[in-house]
Parts: sequence; C-alpha cells; structure tokens
Amino acid sequence: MRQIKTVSVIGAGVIGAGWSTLLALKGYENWFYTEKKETLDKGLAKIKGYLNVLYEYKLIDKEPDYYMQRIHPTTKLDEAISNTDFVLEAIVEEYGAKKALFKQLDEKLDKDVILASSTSGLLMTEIQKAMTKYPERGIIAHPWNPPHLLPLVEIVPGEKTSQDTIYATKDFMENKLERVVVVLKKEISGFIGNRLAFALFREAVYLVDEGIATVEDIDKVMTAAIGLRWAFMGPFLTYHLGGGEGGLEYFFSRGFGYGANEWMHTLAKYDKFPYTGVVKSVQQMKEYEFVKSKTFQELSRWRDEKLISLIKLLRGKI
Ligand SMILES: NC(=O)C1=CN([C@@H]2O[C@H](COP(=O)(O)OP(=O)(O)OC[C@H]3O[C@@H](n4cnc5c(N)ncnc54)[C@H](O)[C@@H]3O)[C@@H](O)[C@H]2O)C=CC1
Ligand SMILES: O=C(O)[C@@H](O)C(=O)[C@H](O)[C@@H](O)CO
Repeated sequence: MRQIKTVSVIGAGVIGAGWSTLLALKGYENWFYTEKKETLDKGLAKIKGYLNVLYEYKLIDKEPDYYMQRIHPTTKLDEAISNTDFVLEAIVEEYGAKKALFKQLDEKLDKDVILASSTSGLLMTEIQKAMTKYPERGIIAHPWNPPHLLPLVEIVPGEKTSQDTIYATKDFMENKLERVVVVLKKEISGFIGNRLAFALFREAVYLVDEGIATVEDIDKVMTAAIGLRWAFMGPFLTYHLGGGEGGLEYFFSRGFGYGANEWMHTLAKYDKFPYTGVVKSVQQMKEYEFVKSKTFQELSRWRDEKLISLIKLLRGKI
C-alpha cells in the first residue's frame, strides 16, 4: 500500500475546496487544481473563508495562513499530479468529463496511485470503462457538503475496483482524515445518503406541487422535529424507540409503521421532478423570509456556524 504524503484535488469548486481544506487541516500537502485561474481563485477564497470560520470558532489553533501553506494551487494538470500519492476528483457531475479525466490520469500515474471520485451518485463501473491501464485503482469517495465539517464519506467500489484499493481508501479516510466511513456492499446509483435524502426531497417537492405546504413550512417540519432527531439517531433507531418497549418489531406490527400502511401508497412516485413542482419550489424559495435577505456567502457562513456548534456538541471535533 502506497504511503500517502501528497494528495491532488482536481476541481476547485464547493467540494474541491472542502477536500483541500480538510487535507490541510489533517496535515497533508495537497495540489488544488482547476483549469481556469478565475475559478481557482474563487476556490481559494472558499478555502480561506472555511478556515477563517474554523479559527474564529476555535476549532483550529493556528491562523488560516499556517494551513494555506499546505495547499498548492495550480492551473496545470501535470503539475497537480507531479508527485501525487492519491487523487481526489471533484469536477462537474458529468460522466463525460469524469471519464475523460480518469482516462488521462490512469495513463499518467503509477498503478498504486488511487483515483477517487467525489461523485454524488454516478457509478465507478461506468467511469472504469475509460481506464485502460489500471481500472482496479478507481473508486468513489463521496463526501458530504461541506467536506471539512460533515464527517461522512461513502466509499463505493466499481466492478473492477481491487480489495487493496478499497482497504487503502478506507484506511486513509478513516484513520488519517478521521472521517466516518461507510463502504457500500453493492454498487448502486446515488449510494445511501443521497438516495435517502432524495426520497425525502421528492416527497417535499410533491407536497409543494400539491399545494399542501410551502417550502418554508416543509423546512420548519424538518428542522423543528425530524432533523433534530436525525442529528444523532438514524431512522432505524428513531423508530425502534418509536415502538416503545416493543421496539422496532412492535413499530412494524402494531405501531406507527403498521399504521403507515394505510397511507404509504399516497407518497410521491415520480422518477423525475415535475416541472410544476420545480417552478413552485423555486418561486417560493424567492419568498423564503430567512433566505431572501442573505447572500450565498452569508448563508454558507450561517450554515457552517450552526454545523460547527452541532459537531462540537455531538462529536467534539471536526
Ligand atoms: N455540491 C455538493 O453538495 C456535493 C457535490 N458532490 C460532487 O462533487 C463533485 C464536484 O461538485 P461541486 O464541487 O459541487 O461542483 P462545482 O461545480 O462547484 O465545482 C466543479 C469544479 O470542477 C471544475 N471542473 C469542471 N470540469 C473540469 C475538468 N474537466 N477538469 C478540471 N476541473 C474541472 C470547475 O471549474 C469547478 O472548479 C461532483 O461530482 C458532485 O456531484 C459531492 C458531495 C456534495
Ligand atoms: O448533500 C450532499 O452534501 C451530498 O451528498 C451531495 O452529493 C449533494 O447533495 C449533491 O447531490 C448535490 O450537489
């Protein structure tokens, strides 16, 4: 297993900036690459913003510039992979772009350099079709936004991914970057988190489309109840407790789960967001009281401040 000292982050957007920040925080030199200087500079500004908030909240004890020294920005791909031990791809969510990049990297890099995609739901098996030399080193390491704060990484092997690649990626994410890692037993689009998140989001858009509730009220339902529990309990533990002394078995046999059989057939079934639902949701987002007076940067900072407080309470560290 190759010792990882230097990492290449390919893609300087929301996720690339988060990965680069996390790597620097955990002591790793990392290349931070995208093609366009303007995008690269925006990515660096994101990183500096992330580090400033962490410093203000005393989650890091050194000033942001101390960590920035470990981040090496470049618009030259060959420079970004010149001495790399591990690649984290975080470019646009398109098979075409990812396959072209993985093909290029596979041709250039030693066979023990792992190529990990941040994709939100695409399949490594499909990406590996473009890797003609060492497809076994291709894998998915799906972070959650923002990666420097949310600890989960879903590792999803493709059909050709080797056990060594899985083991090395899990070891790096879990033991070196101190992430919470789930390795999927079978490859599936959307993985675990996004499938669960989008099952709920599909229903949320349906309820807006049907005029049952506004986007603001749906968010209230999530944040005033469901989301609070989910910050420290998943759905199974939640409903095991919901079953009282009888636990999950009672829940399904006589409890709420049994009762839900009366109306579960009314849940949204569509496999693409309905145009009318999207239009109504976007329009109502513009009327969302808390949001309409804030910029993306202000909302991102507000989100990170809340996440930091929660993470400190629930995990004690990032
Ligand atoms: N935004 C999110 O909440 C999350 C996104 N992801 C995944 O992470 C990946 C990146 O997502 P974001 O950072 O949100 O996207 P983004 O659009 O913010 O950033 C994409 C970056 O890749 C660069 N880029 C695009 N094509 C490129 C290429 N061919 N070569 C080099 N750089 C290229 C862009 O300039 C940009 O810097 C996607 O696969 C996405 O599905 C994963 C978890 C969460
Ligand atoms: O929600 C997240 O942070 C990630 O799991 C994602 O992949 C994003 O939601 C993605 O689906 C949208 O860019």
